Amino acid sequence: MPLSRFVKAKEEELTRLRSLKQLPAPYRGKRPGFAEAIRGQMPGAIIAEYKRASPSKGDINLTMSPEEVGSMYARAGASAISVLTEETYFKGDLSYLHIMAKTGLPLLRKDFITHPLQVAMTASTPASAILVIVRLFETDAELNAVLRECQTFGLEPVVEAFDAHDLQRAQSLGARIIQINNRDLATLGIDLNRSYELVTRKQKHETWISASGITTPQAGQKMFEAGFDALLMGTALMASDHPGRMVERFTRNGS
Ligand SMILES: O=C(O)c1ccccc1NCC(=O)[C@H](O)[C@H](O)COP(=O)(O)O
Repeated sequence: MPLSRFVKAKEEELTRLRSLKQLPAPYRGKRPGFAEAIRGQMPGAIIAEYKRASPSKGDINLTMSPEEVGSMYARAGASAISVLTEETYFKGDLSYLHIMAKTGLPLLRKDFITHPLQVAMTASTPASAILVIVRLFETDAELNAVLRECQTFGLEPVVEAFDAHDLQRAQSLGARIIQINNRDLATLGIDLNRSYELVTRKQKHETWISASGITTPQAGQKMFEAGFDALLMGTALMASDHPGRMVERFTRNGS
């Protein structure tokens, strides 16, 4: 499944955003600090994801509402919530950000962002952070335009890398929150070694997240020992009988 398929799925949304005379006004409420929340529980922070479906697993959990899962994650001690808003492949929705803001936890908007207009649209929601996948940008100028727009709106970019080249691009543009994705977005295969290999390049001032394919507290512990500050998990939580109890297995609430 080539990465371009995800970008194509966003074309309609971008066309709609381009046609708007005016974008919705920026959200006026407080955006809790995303990196700050991770630092408060570092190392050992858990970013719990609201993930209803995915290209690799199909439907994961369509029955539990964002309200229900959000309050479970908050009670279980998650540092932040990742919210998939992509509609075609993940059955997500932008409105979930508004619903999950009631938890008081910082929210990460997870989608395929390639244009500053999508950042401006995200700013109309209570999201604190936004996923920026380096590989979706052909040039550093385009990537930088999106990062600058994040700064304009006070959104924290979580810059995602898959290899040393992505990472070098992210670091040279001053990314402070770096996410290593263990899932190959083309083959959908998982390789946790990618995180272990790349974390050796972590700089002191950076906050690092290992995302995807983490299913056991033992695997999570190994990531923290390797130098990661936070883990981002979705499927293992949402596919379990009780996503909150599953988070507790990874947080201090479970010990
Ligand atoms: O989850 C997928 O199948 C997927 C496929 C292609 C592009 C992105 C994908 N997932 C987005 C994510 O970032 C994950 O939901 C997140 O890292 C959590 O992963 P997991 O714990 O393995 O559900």
